[in-house]
Amino acid sequence: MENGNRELEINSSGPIIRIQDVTKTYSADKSTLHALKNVSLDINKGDIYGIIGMSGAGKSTLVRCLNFLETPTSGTVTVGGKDLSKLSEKELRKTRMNIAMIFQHFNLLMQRNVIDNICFPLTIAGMGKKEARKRAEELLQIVGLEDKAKVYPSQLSGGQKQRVAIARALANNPEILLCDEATSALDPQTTKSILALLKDINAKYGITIIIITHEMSVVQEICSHVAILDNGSLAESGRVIDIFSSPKTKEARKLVLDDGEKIAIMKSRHCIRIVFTENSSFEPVIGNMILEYKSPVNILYADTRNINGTARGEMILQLPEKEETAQKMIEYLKERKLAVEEVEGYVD
Ligand SMILES: Nc1ncnc2c1ncn2[C@@H]1O[C@H](COP(=O)(O)OP(=O)(O)OP(=O)(O)O)[C@@H](O)[C@H]1O
Repeated sequence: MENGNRELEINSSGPIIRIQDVTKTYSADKSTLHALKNVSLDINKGDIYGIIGMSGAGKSTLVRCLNFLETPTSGTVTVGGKDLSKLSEKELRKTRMNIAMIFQHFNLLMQRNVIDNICFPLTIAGMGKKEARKRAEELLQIVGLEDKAKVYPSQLSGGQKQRVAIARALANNPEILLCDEATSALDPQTTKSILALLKDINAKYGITIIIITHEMSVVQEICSHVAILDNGSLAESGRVIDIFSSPKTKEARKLVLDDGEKIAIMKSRHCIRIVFTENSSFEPVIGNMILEYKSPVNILYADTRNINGTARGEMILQLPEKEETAQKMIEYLKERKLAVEEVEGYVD
């Protein structure tokens, strides 16, 4: 993909986005609502960064603060080394062109066909009609919709509409793509194909992608990093693999273990969750442990999850009632470099 947006290119050796101590409050009647409370986050170039949290956690507010559609009440947002609060309107517009967005409901122009939807941001940016059309055709190829140029959005499926929205978002060669619940209106199969397309775009063009979602499965499928927002505060952030293997906060545990069945069975005593971070199998370790301590364990849950393309095993065990044996077993598993986490506390 040719870079037609070179003068907007972000040059910085630090993180592409730095959010420092950002607070956003809204005043309504006599009360003040804290939508974001002292949130700090670094996003590096090329990351696929998930921002996850329950409804009302502050995800959309954070995203709007990222491109200054909302001005933070306090704190700073730096994009490519530039403090957004210090930019003139013109400079801010330029920076915003480098941060494209896609949405849950696609936001396509319904009276224009697919190719005209994609040409729209190009002609707005001053590109000639012929050149814009050529570029739009190139973008349609990238998203796999070469044959839909003349079709109107109403004739497309949800997944196809999101592909058009992605093509339009990429038109001016942004370095950052914000996806606000971009797969929330799609079925699981279509979600997978859109996430695969985003991953491909990230790998091929080095575009930094920020994904706002309430679904851990989306984060697991595609993100390299994740930030967990809870009630306006940052509960935890880091590599997806680390947070999945060893969630430290109650909010992270809730998202990682978010499964009614699992939560119900975890009400039993002496339950542990173990995660295999190597390409090995559970069975020999568990079998040998049972032989060593001559005491059976219950396997309450076992699964393999795909974390960002790598298979990770997860198992929930109920250990023997006898405290001493249970503790010895936990030590045994830890010595074998398994991530072990007691899950009893979580349901209390
Ligand atoms: N313009 C506004 N005026 C007043 N309150 C607002 C405004 N925008 C957001 N809020 C409040 O800020 C809090 C965070 O909202 P936000 O939309 O950022 O959450 P969210 O995590 O994106 O939720 P959802 O997943 O439901 O979209 C909510 O309590 C919301 O009601």
